[in-house]
Amino acid sequence: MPKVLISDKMDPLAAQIFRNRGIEVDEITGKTKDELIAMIGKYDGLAIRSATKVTKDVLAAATNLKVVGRAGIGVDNVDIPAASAKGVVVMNTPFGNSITTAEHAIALMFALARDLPEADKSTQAGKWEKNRFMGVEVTNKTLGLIGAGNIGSIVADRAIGLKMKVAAYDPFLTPERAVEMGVEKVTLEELLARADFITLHTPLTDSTRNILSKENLAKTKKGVRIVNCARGGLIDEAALKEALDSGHVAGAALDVFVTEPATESPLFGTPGFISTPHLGASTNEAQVNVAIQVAEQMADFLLSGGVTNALNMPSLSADEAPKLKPYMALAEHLGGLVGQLEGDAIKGVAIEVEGAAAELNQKPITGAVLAGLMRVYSDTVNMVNAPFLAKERGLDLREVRHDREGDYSTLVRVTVTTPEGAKSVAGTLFANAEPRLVEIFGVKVEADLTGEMLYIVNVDAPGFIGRLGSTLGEAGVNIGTFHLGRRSAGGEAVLLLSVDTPVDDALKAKIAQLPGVKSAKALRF
Ligand SMILES: NC(=O)c1ccc[n+]([C@@H]2O[C@H](COP(=O)([O-])OP(=O)(O)OC[C@H]3O[C@@H](n4cnc5c(N)ncnc54)[C@H](O)[C@@H]3O)[C@@H](O)[C@H]2O)c1
Ligand SMILES: O=C(O)CC[C@@H](O)C(=O)O
Repeated sequence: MPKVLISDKMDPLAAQIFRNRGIEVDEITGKTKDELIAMIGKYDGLAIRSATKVTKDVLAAATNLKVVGRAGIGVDNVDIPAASAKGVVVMNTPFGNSITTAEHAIALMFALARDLPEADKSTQAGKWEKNRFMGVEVTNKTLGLIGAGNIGSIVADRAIGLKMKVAAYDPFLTPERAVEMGVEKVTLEELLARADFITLHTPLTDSTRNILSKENLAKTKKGVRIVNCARGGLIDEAALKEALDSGHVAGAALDVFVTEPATESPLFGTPGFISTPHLGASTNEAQVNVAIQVAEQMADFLLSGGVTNALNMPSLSADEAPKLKPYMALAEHLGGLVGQLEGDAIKGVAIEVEGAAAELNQKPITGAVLAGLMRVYSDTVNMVNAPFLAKERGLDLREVRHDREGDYSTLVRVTVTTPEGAKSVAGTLFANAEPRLVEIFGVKVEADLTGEMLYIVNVDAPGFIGRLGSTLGEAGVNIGTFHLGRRSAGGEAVLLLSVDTPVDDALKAKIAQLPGVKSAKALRF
């Protein structure tokens, strides 16, 4: 039974879903890094929010970990390259808290427009300072939206409902989508110059870090009000403090900070400054959504291999997973076969699907071929880390889908490029379920790739099979299955044998010396 650790505070529905689906679950929150390292080894899944930091060290200790599920959007607390290298899938729940966070941005915008926190404080202090607080309307004002993805587009929709004009800066926003959203697509310079309010909705990346830098803050309209409910680090906090002090920026509301928890900041106490402790996603509705989504996604993956919202591998729905499972086994075998036969000589891989295979999601098939191929180099390779390892080795990758049906109703072909030219192996499924090799380097052969095997290329001649059988028999190696193919009578033949015990180097050398043998190789599947 898989075991999951929930290491951050999460709606109880998450634990309930894991249990209902037959997954053992521990809810242990507030642990230090060392405590997490000490306990993580026994878990197959780790469900987190933003407090748990899934670092390289934590991953190194996570010997059984298969999936990290983030109940939320941002995954900057997860070392994704390290997780990928280790073959751990990282998933998030990209839509569960979007409305809630967009609403928080709008709430902060209104709070800034009418100075609500200060007005509240003053009123509750018995001051009744009616003349001190003079706000601004948002109607007809321009909202500059930096980042027009899930949350940005909801903020735009709400702002349009408030009769605001929305100007959006997002290099990935298409003109068509901008029209659909009812926003004006602008450059960052235009946005800075025109916006009365600016809200930020991008992830923190090299291109967005300090997007509101000192220089860019200086380009904003005097009296601008700024809201950041996305990530700390998008705004230069020191520069923002100066701009608030000088009055150039009339107000700023931060839900997120460069350092969190933000228990101290030069911004605290600055007139016009409002803050919340990373509350963007904190509503009952959002927390129920993300808890349900993360638990269902992780359970699907641990129980059936379904992959949803993974950041480091292609999606595979729980419906698709059973259909693709035998193909992935076939693909992994074909990858393993070429990997073991050609190894370092492989410079590129082409993966072709035809017939019924061409109607399926090809990405998992490709991932499985690469996993089989790269396993030659490491036992810990799986579909998550294989594409990264293949890229690291500089392998060229090509995926081809043929609509035609050939000799087989379904076929997967793997062709590797080597200094000796292109070499290809192909396989099909019998009864839609059983993987079979049907071609190896141009020779038709029908074989089940399983367990310990021996691959021999020899000159087709009478008496060879008897001699080979005796050699194996004398060494105490029992033959399980025997598959034969040849280019032509008397020409080159290939033999694929499954054997009950591994063939050691000495025996392999003996076989290689049998008359007519061109090469002999031990394989393992
Ligand atoms: N405060 C919170 O509690 C809270 C809650 C949820 C999400 N978030 C954060 O909000 C942010 C947005 O989330 P989302 O779901 O809308 O993400 P998203 O991926 O749907 O949208 C991000 C948008 O940013 C755009 N973008 C990327 N680089 C850009 C650049 N250099 N300049 C301008 N735009 C750029 C992308 O094209 C994309 O449209 C994320 O950082 C997320 O972690 C915070
Ligand atoms: O879990 C939270 O409270 C914050 C989530 C938010 O930052 C996110 O990126 O989804």
